[in-house]
Amino acid sequence: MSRIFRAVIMGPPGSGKGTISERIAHTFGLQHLSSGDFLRENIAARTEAGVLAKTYIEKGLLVPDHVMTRLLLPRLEEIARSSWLLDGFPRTLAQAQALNSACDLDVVISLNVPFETLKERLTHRWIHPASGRVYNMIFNPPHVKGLDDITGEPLIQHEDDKPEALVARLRHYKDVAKPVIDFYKSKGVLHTFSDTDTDHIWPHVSSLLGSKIPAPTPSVQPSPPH
Ligand SMILES: Nc1nc2c(ncn2[C@@H]2O[C@H](COP(=O)(O)OP(=O)(O)O)[C@@H](O)[C@H]2O)c(=O)[nH]1
Ligand SMILES: Nc1ncnc2c1ncn2[C@@H]1O[C@H](COP(=O)(O)OP(=O)(O)O)[C@@H](O)[C@H]1O
Repeated sequence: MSRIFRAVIMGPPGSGKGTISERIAHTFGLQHLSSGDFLRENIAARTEAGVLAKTYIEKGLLVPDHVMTRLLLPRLEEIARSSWLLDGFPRTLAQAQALNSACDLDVVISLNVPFETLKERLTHRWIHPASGRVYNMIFNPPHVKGLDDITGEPLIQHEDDKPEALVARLRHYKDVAKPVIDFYKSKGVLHTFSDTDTDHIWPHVSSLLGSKIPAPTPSVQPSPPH
């Protein structure tokens, strides 16, 4: 049996974590767990954690650490036998320390994208809530304006991508991310990628992971990114 591979992808809101994670999941067959998607599922299902999380997300604030770790760590236990990629967690030093007590990471990918680029991208981001598919009205628009390509259902904009919540979110991210980045740097697992374009970052991420991830078993055929 091949070795389990564990990776985290970090970066400010809009830095392309979701987009790159999807490519990684397709290319390398890792399970992709997005904290934002997981929170939205909990909000939709009106779980106790979901109801609580909603009040913070709407204000552009981070969900408290104890809520996040209590949600995410059991989920990681459930998928402990697969290789995975965590997207959006950990976001604070306390979360990174909690994760560190649960498992060792092979790679941490940090996306470094300029502030103006982030603002521009997020105000054009629309999603299909049922599947979590992400569109950008400029970078990757849907075939039909306002509708999901696969289901034809309407796309929506996240409350937290609207301008009021956005600036607070970006500012907050910077403050809390620095100690997390330093933590992973000191552990020797941090790889930082700086650019304004996901398509420029992706080949470097792909080649890094290609050099570290054991070849997939024949039953898991990688498909090309889209
Ligand atoms: N213009 C442009 N938009 C991008 C690029 N990469 C991703 N996006 C879009 O920017 C938005 C944020 O990307 P996403 O992957 O959701 O970022 P996350 O918040 O870090 O998970 C989405 O609408 C993406 O489709 C890029 O290189 N250029
Ligand atoms: N690890 C986390 N810790 C605290 N809050 C989180 C975490 N992950 C997600 N959130 C909350 O959920 C919101 C949406 O997360 P996400 O979909 O990852 O969007 P983005 O990357 O655009 O911020 C965040 O703005 C934050 O309020």
